[in-house]
Order: sequence, then C-alpha cells, then structure tokens
Amino acid sequence: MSQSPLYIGFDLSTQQLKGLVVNSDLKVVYIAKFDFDADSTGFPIKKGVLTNEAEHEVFAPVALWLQAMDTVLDSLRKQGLDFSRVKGISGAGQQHGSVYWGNEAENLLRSLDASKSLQDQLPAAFSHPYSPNWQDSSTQKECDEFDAALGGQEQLAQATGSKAHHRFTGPQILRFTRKHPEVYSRTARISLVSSFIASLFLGQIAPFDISDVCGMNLWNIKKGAYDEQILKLCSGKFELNDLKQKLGEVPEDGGLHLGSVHPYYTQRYGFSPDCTVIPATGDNPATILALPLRPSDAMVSLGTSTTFLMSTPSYMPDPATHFFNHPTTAGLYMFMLCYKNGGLAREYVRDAINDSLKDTPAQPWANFDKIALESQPLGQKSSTDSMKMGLFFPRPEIVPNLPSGQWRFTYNPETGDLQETTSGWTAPHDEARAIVESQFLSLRLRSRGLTSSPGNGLPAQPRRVYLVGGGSKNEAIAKIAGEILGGVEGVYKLDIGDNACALGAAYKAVWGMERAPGQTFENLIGQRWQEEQFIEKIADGYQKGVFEQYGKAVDGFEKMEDYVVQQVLAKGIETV
Ligand SMILES: Nc1ncnc2c1ncn2[C@@H]1O[C@H](COP(=O)(O)OP(=O)(O)O)[C@@H](O)[C@H]1O
Ligand SMILES: O=C(CO)[C@@H](O)[C@H](O)COP(=O)(O)O
Repeated sequence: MSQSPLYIGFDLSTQQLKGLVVNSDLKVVYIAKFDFDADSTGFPIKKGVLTNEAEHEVFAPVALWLQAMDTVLDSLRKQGLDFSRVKGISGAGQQHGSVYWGNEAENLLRSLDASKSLQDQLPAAFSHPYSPNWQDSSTQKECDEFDAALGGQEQLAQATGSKAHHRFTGPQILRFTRKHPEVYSRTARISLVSSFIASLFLGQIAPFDISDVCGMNLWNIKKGAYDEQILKLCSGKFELNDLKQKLGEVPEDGGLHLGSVHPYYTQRYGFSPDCTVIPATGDNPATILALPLRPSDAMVSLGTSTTFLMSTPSYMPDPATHFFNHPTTAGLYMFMLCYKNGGLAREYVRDAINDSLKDTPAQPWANFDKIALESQPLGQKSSTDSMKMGLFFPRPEIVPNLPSGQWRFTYNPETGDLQETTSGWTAPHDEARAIVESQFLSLRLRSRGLTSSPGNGLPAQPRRVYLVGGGSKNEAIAKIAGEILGGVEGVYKLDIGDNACALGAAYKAVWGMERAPGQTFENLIGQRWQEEQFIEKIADGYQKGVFEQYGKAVDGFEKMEDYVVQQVLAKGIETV
C-alpha cells in the first residue's frame, strides 16, 4: 500500500467535532464524527451548549471538547487510519468562542502523558471551565462601549471589519473582566476555539489565526495589528500589557509551520514525529477553503444559521456586514453575513404546511418544495401586480438587529408603495416561497456592492453560487437562490455537503505542507481540483427578466426592513 501523505482537518462546531482525512489529491479517505448531545457523557448540554437565560448567556464546557477529541482520534484509529502517514493537521473552530487557560496550562500541555486521555489530564489547565458561545447575547453594555470607542459603529467597522457584536470575543472578554475579575487575574492565556485545537496538538499555546482574529473586534485589519485604543477598553480595570500577553502574537502566514505534534500523539496514536501543526482557523473562513473560490463566486451555507461568504480584494466594511482577513491569501478578504434565522425558520413553515395538509411525507420537505415551486415569484400574477414579501424570524435576528417576530407586506414596484398587511396572503402556503425569497433577497441586498458584471452587458452578479450545509440538498431552494442571486454559470452544491469546513481545514493543511515557495492556496488547490467529482450543478443561475424583477423587489425589501427596524426602535423593544 502506498505511503503517500495524509492530512487531517478538525471541525469543532457548536454541536459536533469532526475529523476528516484527505490525501494529496484532495480526496476524502476517512471521516470521524462526535455529536455532543448524542455521544458525550457527563455534560448536561442541549444542542452542544448550556444556557443562563436570565443573563442571555450561552456557553460550552471545554472538557466536553477534550472528550470529543479523544473519541474522534480513537474512532479514526479504529477505522484503520495509519497515523504515521499524517503529515499535517489543521482545524476549523466555531468563531468567537474563547478558552481561558490558567497558570498551569503550558506545563500541563508540555507534559501530556500518553497513557492517559486528554480529558483525564487537561481540565486543570483551564482557569474557567466554559467557553462563551457565538449564540451568547449577554454583552449589550460592552458592545455599546466598543461601538463608542472610536466614535461610532462605522468607525469600529472600518478598523476591525465589524461593528460590535454580542458574540465577538472582545466584548465577551471585557464582560469577563467584570463578571469574573479573580478568574481573569488567574488567566495566563486566552485562546479562540481555533487556536485551542492547534494548542492541543502542539502541546503549547498556539497563536491566533490571521483570519479568525478578525472575529474579536480587537484586530485593526488595515494596520495588521491589535488596535491599541480598543485593547485598552477591552482590558477593563486591568493592565493593557497584561491583556496583550494573554492574547499573544498573530503570525500573518496562514500556512505557517507552528511546530511538530507533541510526543503524546506519536506515542499514543503512532503519528510521525515530523507531523506538523498548521494554524487552525474559524469555521466560516475554513468553509471558503473547501474549493478554489474565485473573488466573483458566492458561497451560501444553509445550516442551522445561514452564512453568506465571498472572497474579495475589496475591503468595504459596513456596520451591517463582516470583513475578515482571508485565511490563506494576503491581499484578499472574506466578506460574511451571518443570520440566526436559517434552517430553523424554514422548518417552522415546512411543519405548518405539513400540519395544514395533515400530511407528513417520508421526505418532510416534499410539500414545502412543491408549493414553493408552484407559487409565482413574489406572489405576483403579473409584473405590475403588488409583490408579497415578509420577514420570518422565530429567533431574534442579527441582520438586521430585530427581535423575534413575523411581518408581512405588499410592495408595489411601480409606485414604491409599501403596505404592512396580511390581506392577500394565504398562510402558511404563501410562506413557503416567501421565506426562501426573504432570506435570499436579504443576501442580494447586502452583497450587491461586491459583485460586478460578468460582461456581455449582463447585470452585476456572482459567477457561481455554491451551496453547502444541510439545506444544500434542497433543489427547490437552489432554484429560487439562482433566480434571486443570479450566477452566470449556475448554482452548485459541494459533493461533501455538510463537511465543507472540515474539508477546508484539511486543504489548509495540504497547502501549508505541500506549497511551493510563494504558491497561493487558490493555485495549489486549483491545480488538483477535480470539478466533475467534487461539485454538482443543481440549478440555473441568472435568468433574464426574473433576475431584474427580483432587483425591483430588493428595493422594496430594503424599504420594508427599514420600516420594521424604525417601528421596533420607536416601541423600544429589546432585540436580544
Ligand atoms: N432536504 C432539506 N431541505 C431543506 N433543508 C434541509 C434539508 N435537509 C436538512 N436541512 C436543514 O439543514 C439544517 C442543518 O444543516 P447543517 O449544515 O447540518 O447544520 P449546522 O449548522 O448545525 O452544522 C437543518 O436546519 C435542516 O432544516
Ligand atoms: O458566529 C458565527 C459567525 O460569525 C457562526 O457562524 C459560528 O461560527 C457558528 O458555528 P457553527 O457551530 O454553527 O458551525
């Protein structure tokens, strides 16, 4: 059997840890998965997390992730993985979460004993047993201070790529200094979930990744350094220099060789002593590494939440969006939109339709899909008819910042007249198409400044739209996505579907280890990429007439959102 090299990408998400192994040809050869709710023992978690509703806190026990890592490595061994062939390791961590290491951490990591599990040895390394999760919304006060620090949300977004967000690590750390001052004093280092993964394999605290550091509201993207003024705010009543030491340096090269795996892994699993750890990044930055994404392509991850990702040379921050450094390629940025209401919101409509029909088919989406495809775009019988549109948020939303609720409107594209009304709507049937349209109109509204015309007089739009995540299996959704977002070459899904970010992490390891001097990630992966095996076209993209009609709807959609936001502000409703 060939001894060709293998690479592992770990994906430490909210609800599971995956380990995915690829070869140098980018083919997946092993996958192991640990589902936190189903497979863990000893943690009273739900959907991977614990909550303190009174304070809007959401957090995860770090020891759970150690148990998960022990089990995933054991599972790969049981599947027959020859660890001695693994030349590189990287990872993808849920973004923004932080891990608090105590004074004994470096010592415990350095002296890992191969006869024991990670869970047996490392819980004492943490000064705090929990990691705040991205769903946490306990930091409104701190966010207000972050937004004010440089003069306003616009200025913070200019500097750090995002306005202040509850889940971002900077506001979370500031709240931590206030809620747990003694624990903060006893904290030697702070990791992100991504650098936590790398630290476990290195046997010492790994630095932050150049892309994932942008999810903290602390990194000045243009300066390529921490923003001193914001760092000062974040350190609270503690010393600025002390916070700098806790955070550590941030190397620029996403393919840097951080070091070899700790002997723990060579002795316990048979890793080769020269197996190298490459910086792990955030789950969203890793997702764009699952294929050689071009700056004109868009990726939509249809998971529990919806994220929209583009790689772009333009840095155009805005309080409504996110910009990060690209995880591998200096000079490129990652543009991101992140919605809390994605799959769950669609499931509510799906279930309401099945209930109203008293029919729950074996494929639970069958009725939803059929109705969505039979419905006219925007509920219009003719192009001058009023358009039906709405917002469907069973959970508080980030984009735009609104409480949970449902709002339905009609919009006349000829007169610009917008009416909040349920008249003319047949619920829940009309909602199947309307909820998908609502989600994709929001993506088109917020990404239109980043697309350009593909030539031949065609309007600005992506070259391709790639769908990943659980919802990418749904061809009705893909069809509507193509009608709204366009995409001159069409809408595609990745063969690897739900495993895109673990795959991107594994490809990062391949690139880090096998790149020629100066060779970019896109170039290396592009050369080895086997289009017909790795992706599948599932819907048409740009369709003349339909795309333009949805363009008119985007104007109405923007007006509708503004109206709802103003109404909520006027009523003073809390949005968390
Ligand atoms: N055939 C389908 N059509 C539409 N949505 C689907 C389909 N299958 C799964 N989903 C959605 O996929 C979501 C889970 O996606 P996944 O990427 O696994 O989630 P996560 O973000 O938790 O990793 C669920 O919310 C579910 O509604
Ligand atoms: O907060 C964000 C992005 O800003 C989320 O996208 C998290 O990164 C979610 O990770 P999952 O565990 O859902 O994959």
